[in-house]
Amino acid sequence: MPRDPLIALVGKPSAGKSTMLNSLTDATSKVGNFPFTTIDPQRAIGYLRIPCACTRFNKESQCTPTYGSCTSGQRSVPIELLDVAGLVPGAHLGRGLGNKFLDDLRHADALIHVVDVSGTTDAEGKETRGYDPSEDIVWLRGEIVRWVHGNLVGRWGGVKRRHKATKAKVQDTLLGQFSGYGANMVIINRLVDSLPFNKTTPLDEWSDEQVEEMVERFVDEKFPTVIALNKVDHPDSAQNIQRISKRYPSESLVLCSAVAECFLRKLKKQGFVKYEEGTEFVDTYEDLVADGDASGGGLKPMDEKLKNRIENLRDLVLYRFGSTGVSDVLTRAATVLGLVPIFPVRNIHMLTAPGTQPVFRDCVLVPKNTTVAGVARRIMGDGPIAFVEGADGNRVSEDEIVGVGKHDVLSFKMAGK
Ligand SMILES: Nc1nc2c(ncn2[C@@H]2O[C@H](COP(=O)(O)OP(=O)(O)OP(=O)(O)O)[C@@H](O)[C@H]2O)c(=O)[nH]1
Repeated sequence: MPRDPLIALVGKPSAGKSTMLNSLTDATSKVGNFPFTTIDPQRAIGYLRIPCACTRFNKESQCTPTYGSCTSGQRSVPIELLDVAGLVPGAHLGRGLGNKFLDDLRHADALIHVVDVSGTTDAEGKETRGYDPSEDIVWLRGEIVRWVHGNLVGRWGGVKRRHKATKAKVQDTLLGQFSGYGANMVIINRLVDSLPFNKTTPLDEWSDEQVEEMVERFVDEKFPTVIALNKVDHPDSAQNIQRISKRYPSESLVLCSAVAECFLRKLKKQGFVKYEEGTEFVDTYEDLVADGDASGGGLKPMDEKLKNRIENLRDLVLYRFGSTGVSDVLTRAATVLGLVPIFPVRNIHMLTAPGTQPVFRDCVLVPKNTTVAGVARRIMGDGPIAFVEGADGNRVSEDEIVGVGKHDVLSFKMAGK
């Protein structure tokens, strides 16, 4: 049965992975400023913000998610996150428990590389000034490539002989080698299609360089990566952001301040601010009183120190970047994965009937190019389906590909029920 998507947070020690995880979830992963605070990989549930199907049916007031939440058509859908402890250069050789950390990555579908863009920690996570964080982007990908390559080269002689003797297809041979990383035929087909030498050179004659190139392309296919430039609140960050933006495509970069998001969430919980996650809007008691609400919206007044911290945070992060960027990190990861939210419903006709019954209890995230049959398997396993209805009440073919706004509200009728 297809499993739920898993997004891993990777990066060197002290880049801010645990802080990011805390700000994406309500988990209390231990946060520290010394290397290897995170010893065991930690799974947690984050919340991906998506536009909910309820707005299309004017059902915002009846939308009742079993998991996550929906506010005015903005739905937070649970998604599994994995905090992979600090990777350091040489990890593929076992440095800093590197092999163990890399092994944790096997099941990740996408990576969020948390980069300390302030340049105040070196490649090992030790405090410094003026470090060039773009180096981290290069070496971390290199570690993953060398880890996969190292696992493959020792076996490559045998793989080639078997491939030739059994007249196997390239796709089947590569799937055999990469299924341990959770690769499926879709990924392998994309990989093989992207290899410029595949059409001209049989696999058993690939040169060492070609095998290396194949591994690089596999890593890019299997681990699409979002680069989260963290600590944008730090004064040294601006010059580094500029430098990195020139070298990397803007789609892969997200600017963020995990510490700012954690701080705002804490103040919100303590009743000091009204804060809408993913936005620049933070209201304090004083703001609301100044706006004419004598009760200050029921918020607690702040002392001078706290007021100054909020002002700084507005100047350095919220007004400059539009938000803390943390929820954009997850949205971008879902985009590189091409995740499609699907809303399975029991009774399609309830959506059009007037009433007060709860709707859209469930939402599942499936990869792009999933068929209606694939969604059914994901939700109900291999049981036989009698037919599937779409939002308009008409039957939908099991071969149809689902997409946002297209066959994303479905009702499955099982055979014999
Ligand atoms: N200025 C600033 N500091 C941050 C930010 N995010 C994290 N930090 C600080 O960076 C330090 C390291 O943060 P962690 O979240 O523990 O880092 P980590 O990557 O999980 O580290 P390991 O567990 O060693 O792998 C802590 O002192 C955090 O407070 C940020 O957005 N801005």
